[in-house]
Amino acid sequence: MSQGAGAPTREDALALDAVDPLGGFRERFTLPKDVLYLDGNSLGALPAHTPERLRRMVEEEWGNGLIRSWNEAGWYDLPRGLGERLAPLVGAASGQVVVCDSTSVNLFKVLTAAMRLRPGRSTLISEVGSFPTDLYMTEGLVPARRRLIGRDGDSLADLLDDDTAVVLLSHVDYRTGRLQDMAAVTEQVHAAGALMVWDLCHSVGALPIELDACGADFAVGCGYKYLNGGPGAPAFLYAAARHHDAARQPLTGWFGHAEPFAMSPDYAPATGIGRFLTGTPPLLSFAGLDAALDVWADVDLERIRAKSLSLTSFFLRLTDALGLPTVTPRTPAERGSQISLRHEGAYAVVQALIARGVIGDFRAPDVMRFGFTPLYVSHADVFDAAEALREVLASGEWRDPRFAQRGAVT
Ligand SMILES: Cc1ncc(COP(=O)(O)O)c(C=O)c1O
Ligand SMILES: Nc1c(O)cccc1C(=O)C[C@H](N)C(=O)O
Repeated sequence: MSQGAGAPTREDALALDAVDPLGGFRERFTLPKDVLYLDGNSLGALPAHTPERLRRMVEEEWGNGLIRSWNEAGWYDLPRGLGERLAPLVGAASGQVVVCDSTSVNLFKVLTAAMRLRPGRSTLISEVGSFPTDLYMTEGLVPARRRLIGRDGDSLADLLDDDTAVVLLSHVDYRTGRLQDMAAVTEQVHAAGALMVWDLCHSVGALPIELDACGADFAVGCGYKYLNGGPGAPAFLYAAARHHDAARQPLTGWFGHAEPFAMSPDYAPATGIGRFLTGTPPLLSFAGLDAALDVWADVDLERIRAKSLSLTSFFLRLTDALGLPTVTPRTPAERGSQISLRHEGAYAVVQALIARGVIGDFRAPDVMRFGFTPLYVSHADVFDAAEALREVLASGEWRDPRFAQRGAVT
């Protein structure tokens, strides 16, 4: 034991892993032997059977099937079909989720649709600490009518009024890892007569989500983090069924048309969730998400949450001895599946860890972020990562000038 008196030992970690009901999922992923991967909240790991699914789409469906595969291999149905497979992960009944485009593009579609559903109101509320694309998209959409929690007021309650049309919040904050109470916030927003849009990028696949039960109006999320759909995997979009008939999204491409192959000069939206589609899906990346969802079909989300909290609590117990300020809420019910710690040399410390094969990430200005993906991270990994962090700090190796060099992607 090296983390300090009272801190858990590696034997404690192994004992927890020995009774981990999700332990068997690790072998369904291909991970490099010399890496401890704590960045699945930015890019998920490769499911072992994904290469074969990609090969099949490329060689058989595309190579042999050619244009016939739109029908014969089910390509045309993939946006709705993958939406149906993803729906249980976000607590959505059938017909309310589609897979398409990127999170940024889907945000634009659902935010515009939601604003149009509240014609007498003009304000959109979001949060100043949101992931930048959420800030940039809302700025682009309502430059003069946006209010930000943390800049224009201290809390949601301070900003909500009878001009609020829409509220956009992240379910789990990308930098701090704070988890919002989805049911309570959605109720608060509805009580003010506004609509609620959730960004689920950092919660989908990390914990159970109940969009229907919470009465959410719209949601978006990405496929490449905890879902493990692969780099640039398509995103998803949720629209509650009660809004489908009236919802008008702005990117009215032919894939959202009621009859795309009628080739009509006039746009008529498809019934149901299909009206949120825009153009031809990038099918090769759909194959990656399709394969990843095979794994999720076998997962109990309550177990994911229990293991996630066990991993993050274990990491906190180990890193408490380092005396670094913890950005992530210490109350388990208030955090997602990451722990963020603050350090003046956060960037260099993360680089020094990466040089040792412990991959976490840095978020400006001074946050080290460690993501714990219950499907393939063990308590022993957590122990080893915390030990590496302790050594990097104690030895001062992070001060080596080669760790100060910033890359384009951090
Ligand atoms: C909260 C949040 N929203 C959106 C995105 C990304 O959007 P896009 O996939 O369009 O780049 C991310 C991560 O990149 C994110 O963390
Ligand atoms: N989407 C990313 C990318 O294209 C390059 C590097 C990182 C990302 C990310 O997803 C960042 C991530 N959303 C975050 O929470 O920081």
